Amino acid sequence: MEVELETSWFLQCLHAYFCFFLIFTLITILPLLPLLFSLLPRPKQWCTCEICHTYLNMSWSKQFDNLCDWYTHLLKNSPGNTIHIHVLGNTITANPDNVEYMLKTRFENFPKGKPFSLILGDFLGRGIFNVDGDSWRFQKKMASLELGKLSIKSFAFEIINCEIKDRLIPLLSSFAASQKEKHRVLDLQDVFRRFSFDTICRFSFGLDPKCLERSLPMSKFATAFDLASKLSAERAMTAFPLVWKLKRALNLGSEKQLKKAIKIIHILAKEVIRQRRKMGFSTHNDLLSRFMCTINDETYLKDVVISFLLAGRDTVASGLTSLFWLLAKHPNVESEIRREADRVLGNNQELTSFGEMKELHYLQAAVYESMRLYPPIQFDSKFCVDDDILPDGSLLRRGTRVTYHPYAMGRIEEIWGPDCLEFKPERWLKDDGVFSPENPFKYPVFQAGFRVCLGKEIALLELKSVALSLLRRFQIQLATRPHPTLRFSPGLTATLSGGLPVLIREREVAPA
Ligand code: HEM
Repeated sequence: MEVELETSWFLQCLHAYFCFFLIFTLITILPLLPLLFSLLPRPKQWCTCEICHTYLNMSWSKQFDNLCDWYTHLLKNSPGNTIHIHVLGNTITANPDNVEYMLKTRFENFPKGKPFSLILGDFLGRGIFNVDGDSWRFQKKMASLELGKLSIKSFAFEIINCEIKDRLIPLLSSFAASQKEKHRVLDLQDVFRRFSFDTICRFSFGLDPKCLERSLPMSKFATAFDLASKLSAERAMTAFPLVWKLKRALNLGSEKQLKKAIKIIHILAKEVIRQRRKMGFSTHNDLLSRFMCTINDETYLKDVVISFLLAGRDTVASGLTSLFWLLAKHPNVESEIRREADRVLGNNQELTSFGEMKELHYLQAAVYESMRLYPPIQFDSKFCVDDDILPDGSLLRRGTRVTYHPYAMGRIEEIWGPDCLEFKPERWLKDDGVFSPENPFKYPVFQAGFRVCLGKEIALLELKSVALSLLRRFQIQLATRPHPTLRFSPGLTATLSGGLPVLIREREVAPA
């Protein structure tokens, strides 16, 4: 009893003390509020022009589904297809001459730069995506040496095939076999994200997270990865960078979440390396084992692991998701892909060789065309080191962020002609039906110039193999009435908000 009384007396004192403290703090702080407001971080350049005003109060969202659609509208209607968002200190361009100038002609004047590496530094460390200069040159040399080898391409082909045959097709078949209609609805985006996560982990580290196994939940690693990617992208979009820096210093809100997600990723990435070391790496084919023969620094290896996951996971899933959305809306293209496959591969449903895939020109054209309209990386930014002038006459002050915008570029008539908004794989084919690539600065979906994507061939192989295997076996229909355009959620890679719900049926006349 005595103890209870003492405790309640103590709690009352504590309560009184806190009330006093709160009132005292409020009384002291109130007169200082105007001063505190004046110290709040402001955008780099305080600007009231119509574009900046529309950006800051987000009124663009009344007319456009996505920020990238608003930018496209502005870029289409501006001279030289270049705009300036002053409050972000960002010049955005959809002009191929400007893109070539940034990515090739004056490459040294347009690195990723310190502001970018600060934004993504916690997540990506010193990985290839986040560095310039010697560190980038070293990683690029190593990665391109390995990724250029025929042996690694065959290894990738083997993994992709295996994942399709042993997991993807059985999963879709089991959905198709469900009797009730509602059981046949599947979120294809989620399936592709699991597929590409398994594939890139097996390819890069020789380890299998089995995300596509129906009974298993998405791995902790993948979930933390999604969150870190989303929150890091939000850092890049803010007009008030000081806010996230303060939140990070005080470990508050989204920055606290980001820190937690990154911690999980780092622990798991180090575990991947530890396991690889334990299993022995000198005789293995995966990318990490190849890197481990040359690099001994644990943190560096961890950054390599994370960068390759980012490179190969969401991009491929995003490319597949928009391809299947477009195909569902264009049955004529789908039929043409099947006809070509029957002609080139006959009745054989198995993907037999890397070489055979190269003969499927229409399929390649469909994949390119879908990423022209829906590039997995919708925009990409660099920083201008010294004052410069872009070929269209835009003046750049040192320190300006310069962004090229593949999403907008795919919608510009001057680049692709009056039918630019149509999904037409034929635009990529010569008269004899052979695929003909375009100038990469008109189509910087894989970037272009010195920092062009190193996994391009592997990514195309993955996209084509999945498309071919699924289209020949299944009929895939959108489960909801298609909205005329896609809606994206914020992130480093284009992701559909709401996923891609589809209905799956086995095709009636499956080839023997
Ligand atoms: C459809 C799929 C893909 C697309 C659209 C794509 C696109 C891109 C883009 C736009 C960049 C430049 C990014 C930047 O400036 O930081 C890039 C860089 C890179 N990509 Fe990909 N990528 C894809 C798949 C892959 C895959 C599967 C791999 C690995 C197996 C990969 C490896 C890389 C690497 C290592 C770089 C860094 C190149 C450098 O900085 O020198 N990518 N990719």
